[in-house]
Amino acid sequence: MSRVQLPALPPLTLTLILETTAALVVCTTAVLLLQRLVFHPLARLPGPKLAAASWWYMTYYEVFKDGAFVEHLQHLHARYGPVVRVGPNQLHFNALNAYDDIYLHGHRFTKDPRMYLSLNQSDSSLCIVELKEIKTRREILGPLFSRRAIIKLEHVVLSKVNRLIEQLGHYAEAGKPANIRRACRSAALELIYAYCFATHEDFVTAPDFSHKFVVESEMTFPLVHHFVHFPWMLPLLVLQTQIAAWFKPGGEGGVLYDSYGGLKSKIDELVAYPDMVDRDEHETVFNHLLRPHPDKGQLEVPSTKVLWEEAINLIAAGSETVATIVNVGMFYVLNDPAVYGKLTAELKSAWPEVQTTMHYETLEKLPYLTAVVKESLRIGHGLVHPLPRVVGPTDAVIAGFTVPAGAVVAMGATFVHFNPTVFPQPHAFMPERWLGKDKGHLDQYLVSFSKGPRTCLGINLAWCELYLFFGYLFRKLHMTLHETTIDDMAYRCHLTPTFRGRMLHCKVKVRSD
Ligand code: HEM
Repeated sequence: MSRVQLPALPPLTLTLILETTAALVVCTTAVLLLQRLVFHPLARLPGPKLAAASWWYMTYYEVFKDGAFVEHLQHLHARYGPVVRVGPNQLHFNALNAYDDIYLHGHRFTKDPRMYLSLNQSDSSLCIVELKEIKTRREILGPLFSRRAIIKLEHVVLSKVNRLIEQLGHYAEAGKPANIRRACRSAALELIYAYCFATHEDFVTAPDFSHKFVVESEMTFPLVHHFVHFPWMLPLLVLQTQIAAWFKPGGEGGVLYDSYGGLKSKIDELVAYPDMVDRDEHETVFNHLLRPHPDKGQLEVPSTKVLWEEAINLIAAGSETVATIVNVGMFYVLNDPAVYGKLTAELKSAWPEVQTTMHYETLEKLPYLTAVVKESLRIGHGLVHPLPRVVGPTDAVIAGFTVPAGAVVAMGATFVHFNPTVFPQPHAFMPERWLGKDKGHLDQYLVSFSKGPRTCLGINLAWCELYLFFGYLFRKLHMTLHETTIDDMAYRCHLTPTFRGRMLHCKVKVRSD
């Protein structure tokens, strides 16, 4: 039998390796492009071909154009209509009924792992993707954030608001303008720490309300897009801060680790001595979490990792959002003498003796204050980035379009809040739009807390904080804007709005009557 002579293989040279690699890359890219542009279930939906072809389209606007994607979405909707394919597997909607279809009726949709798992907190209630897991967590934490529980713990909120007012009183005495944004964020942080651990943190007494933790943690919010598009970045940053803190505890760049590291020690201590929680001054998040809840599906005490991630999440979610809404609302009220006059007149008439204690349940019945809080939530949004959900387990109809299971869908709150049909002159701060018996239907379009099964867990606490912040600050203090203008209210759309201008500063006087 004659042997078949195989042709000799060419020698393995660098040129050959490069050529083969290039050919493989070109072929794979061609197949991928063909799949995304022609055979993908979203291929028939409108949108720029570049966005359909590659995630880099979104990365360009979100990372390299400093959060310009939300702005760009407006142009895309103007050109392509109510639904736009904004990524290889992602759609964005701009239709009022789409919001409810995604967040309210799509109660079996999950959060998009591409975004939420990149935040390095996969075990926190914000980032849990699995429906069963989040149901358990929300059933355990829910009772602590119920309206009843918040009213029972109103004194904790009040004590933090009063501490803030006392501090602002020192600025009044010194005739020095106060950084109101940082002041409110410091107070909101103290409050959420108290809620989680019953601890007394001291942020509001820092000079210029600029405690290192407040300043440094502010810097992480604008980085969210970087973390989503480059998932290796956050673990690297954590490592860097750990190393910085290791070499120089409390030094530059080490503070996040120091503060969050302090939280970790607190959690380690609670896990080691669970009876400690019974000695807390009031019920806390960790009273609830640190016990097994077999009836709710939590058979054991959660791991330290779960507890730590939940604590970091609650502290971040519960401070930045509240501070943003108070900051935006206070600016617009102070910038409009008519609004300021109506609000302070209503507060004075309902609360004639300024030294007495005013309760949340009374404040929330005041119509003009309520209109100011709602308008602040509308114009400040809270979270400005569209919150992505994965359609499933079956195909769904969103705003009349059939969307296949597995596709990622979203609609940003800005597209509801700035809809001119629902809110005429959407960019103007007009509390009056919420007043009147026929305005109740507008509440369904206030989506700052999102809707449905993943609506904000802290919504009742947030409402209570907002009423007490606005009510107490405007009743107890006379404030005027200091070198802050409407231009300073411009923001970039990261997950939360990032204000690049000067922070809200006010001159303050204490009211005696
Ligand atoms: C004005 C203040 C607030 C606004 C505008 C706000 C807004 C939101 C929004 C839009 C979401 C949905 C996020 C998503 O779908 O990914 C959310 C979730 C969440 N919020 Fe808030 N929030 C506020 C205050 C608070 C407070 C005070 C807390 C208390 C700790 C809190 C805790 C949470 C948690 C734990 C989640 C995750 C819930 C889940 O995914 O199931 N928030 N918030």
